Amino acid sequence: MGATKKICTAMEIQAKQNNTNSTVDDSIPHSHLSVGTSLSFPVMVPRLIALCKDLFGKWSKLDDSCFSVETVSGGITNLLLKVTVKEENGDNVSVTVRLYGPNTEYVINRERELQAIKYLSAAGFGAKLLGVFGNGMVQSFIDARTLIPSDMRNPKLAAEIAKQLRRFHQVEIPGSKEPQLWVDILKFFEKASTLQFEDIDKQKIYETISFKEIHKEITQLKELTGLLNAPVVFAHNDLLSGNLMLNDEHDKLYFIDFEYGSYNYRGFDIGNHFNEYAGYDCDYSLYPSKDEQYHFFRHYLQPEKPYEVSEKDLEALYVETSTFMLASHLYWALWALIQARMSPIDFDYVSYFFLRYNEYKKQKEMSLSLAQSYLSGSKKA
Ligand SMILES: Nc1ncnc2c1ncn2[C@@H]1O[C@H](COP(=O)(O)OP(=O)(O)OP(=O)(O)O)[C@@H](O)[C@H]1O
Repeated sequence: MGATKKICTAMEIQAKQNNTNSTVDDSIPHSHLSVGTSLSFPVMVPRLIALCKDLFGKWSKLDDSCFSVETVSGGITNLLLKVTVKEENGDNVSVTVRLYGPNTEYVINRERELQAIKYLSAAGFGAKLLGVFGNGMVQSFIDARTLIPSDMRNPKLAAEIAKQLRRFHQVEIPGSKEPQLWVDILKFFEKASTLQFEDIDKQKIYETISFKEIHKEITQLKELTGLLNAPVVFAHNDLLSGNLMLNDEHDKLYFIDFEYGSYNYRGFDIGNHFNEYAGYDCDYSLYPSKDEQYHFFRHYLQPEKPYEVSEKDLEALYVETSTFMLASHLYWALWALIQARMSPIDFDYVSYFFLRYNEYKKQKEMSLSLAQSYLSGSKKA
């Protein structure tokens, strides 16, 4: 990339990965400035430049012409921009500026996210946190391609994702270690079950949803997963292809976007990741086969000796993942209803609710009977 230099280079990241005692950097610059997501791009650009100058003293005296801004992604949650700065010595430095989407606080705990980013980035995960401001954050720009759904089932990549996920799950984040799954699902349920839509057609469709039935499903699944004794880890909770980046040249895989990260059941993180094999068209027939899952589990459980993992451990993780995969459908179904009411983004979230909830109902019998027969078998053993 010519003279372009990333603020946090791959070498720095590698050094951090190798240094298990790496410390958390608490000296992140803060700015009270905010940049509205609804501003037009030409109006937004000078504000982004002013923000970067406010956050980073070394850029404060540069002329505005040294900054160039482009949109990276208008994701379904945030707006992500790339700012490239020509520094005094002629080097180009790129950073990303993430502007939080309006109303995302209903589904995302920003304090929890910032706390996690500090520790995850110290452990070598994701982009480095460089600055925090009124409605977003600045991070290092990752020079890599974003995966597409079909990449995730490539055996070599699946093994690498599994191996990295194990490492991710080992990061320790200070604070409560209580799994958040049911806390979050119940919080989403409270909000999702009391919505009012201005759009009459949306309201009519919304009224066909039985929240009594959904509540019963939550209670039943919560009870069953409680019997599985599933390990609790710091989970990513949203490991879809768009949150995985790969630098092919250096063979380096990045996990990004820790907005939904929390202490949670490891089976949820894995089951949720498998649900994402369905891709943009939500084709759940693409859910990984048992063989593909076992391949993933081997590299997750014992990355150094994947073929020495016992059949018993594989089966246990298979049952755990299949059960929590159901919870992932409930979680994102309820999330979608909240988004349908709160998000300004033009996306058919109500249909997404039905997609996820119907898939939950379709998979329920098989996954629950698998868990029940496993539990009765392990009681006898
Ligand atoms: N630090 C980064 N460097 C380079 N590209 C990035 C970086 N962070 C994110 N991206 C790119 O932007 C895309 C969207 O990022 P991200 O998932 O963080 O946004 P989001 O608004 O949370 O999206 P969604 O809600 O759809 O998950 C990613 O898929 C990736 O292609």
